[in-house]
Amino acid sequence: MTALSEPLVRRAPDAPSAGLRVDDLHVAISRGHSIIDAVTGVTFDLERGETLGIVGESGSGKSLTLRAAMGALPRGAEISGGDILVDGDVMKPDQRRPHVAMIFQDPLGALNPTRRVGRQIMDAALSREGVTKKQAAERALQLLKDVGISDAARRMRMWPHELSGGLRQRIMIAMALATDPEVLLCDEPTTALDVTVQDQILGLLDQIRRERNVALVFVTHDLAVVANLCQRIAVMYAGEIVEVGPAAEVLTSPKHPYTRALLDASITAEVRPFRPIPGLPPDPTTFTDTCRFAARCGFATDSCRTVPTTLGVGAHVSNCIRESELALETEGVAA
Ligand SMILES: Nc1ncnc2c1ncn2[C@@H]1O[C@H](COP(=O)(O)OP(=O)(O)OP(=O)(O)O)[C@@H](O)[C@H]1O
Repeated sequence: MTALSEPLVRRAPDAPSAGLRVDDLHVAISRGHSIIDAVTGVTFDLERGETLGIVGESGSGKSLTLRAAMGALPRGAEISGGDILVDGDVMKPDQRRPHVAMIFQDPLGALNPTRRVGRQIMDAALSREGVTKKQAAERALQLLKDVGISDAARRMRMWPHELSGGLRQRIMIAMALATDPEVLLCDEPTTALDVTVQDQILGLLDQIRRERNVALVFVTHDLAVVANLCQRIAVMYAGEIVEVGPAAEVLTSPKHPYTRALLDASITAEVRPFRPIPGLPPDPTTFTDTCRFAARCGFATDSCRTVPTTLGVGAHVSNCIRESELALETEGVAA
């Protein structure tokens, strides 16, 4: 793997390090005539050089969280509470985030079909202040090489539909890099790709994190991906974070029954037998301030249906009110 080229615009050495903080985020969606909170009270922050994985079943609010952080919520969704802070500054909901870029699951939908891919990377480079057209063109060519695209000069002139899914995702990564981001938000960027290409893209993202000291947020429902890529994991269920902690700890000593269930339901689980999670996640219209997983949880007691939950503060925490009893049960099983 060759090293990435230098960024076009270097930040001043004394510039404050970019950081992203999502603070008590609520995202509301409109359904017919009603407005419902689909994301409730999500909080996390990120350090440079770190990868945070956000995992959870479909519909748990991962994409809305990430899009809210980017200022790119879809039509029908809006921030209804909480703050997004970049470099300590509170962002307006649709304000362009400095030093933050995002890549999506569907690069074809995210690319402009009427513009050659080289032009689109140039446009991204030109969005940086003080960059000339000539510099942007050279940068686009270099970035195509950086992201592992051979025959870069020819591919610069191609249209998005002429490229494979893997190449399109590399183009998206090149566009993100053209803005010299310090935080890169990745919304299931490899889900649509075959396994070999997926590994290559994950390797490239990890290289970007290491060599550029970029903070990565990686949204996925694939636990194998987070196990290999992330230092920290936040587990989302029904619009909220139910557990967050160092990846190795969350994966080996989960504190929330939902995380356990996700692990058991993972086809990559080596030790545990594969056990799909029974039932379905609740719809946002039925969200409560008590445990939202209780209806599907084998450990739930009456208290779980009456006592409100809160996510603790600390390196590895969950919002399960039976966390300590669960730990004792686990030790009992292990003994
Ligand atoms: N534009 C929208 N309009 C209305 N409802 C939406 C919109 N986007 C998402 N939702 C709803 O908000 C909830 C959270 O969706 P979100 O896409 O964030 O989940 P997710 O965890 O990213 O799921 P997936 O893994 O399938 O992408 C779901 O109930 C979904 O149906």
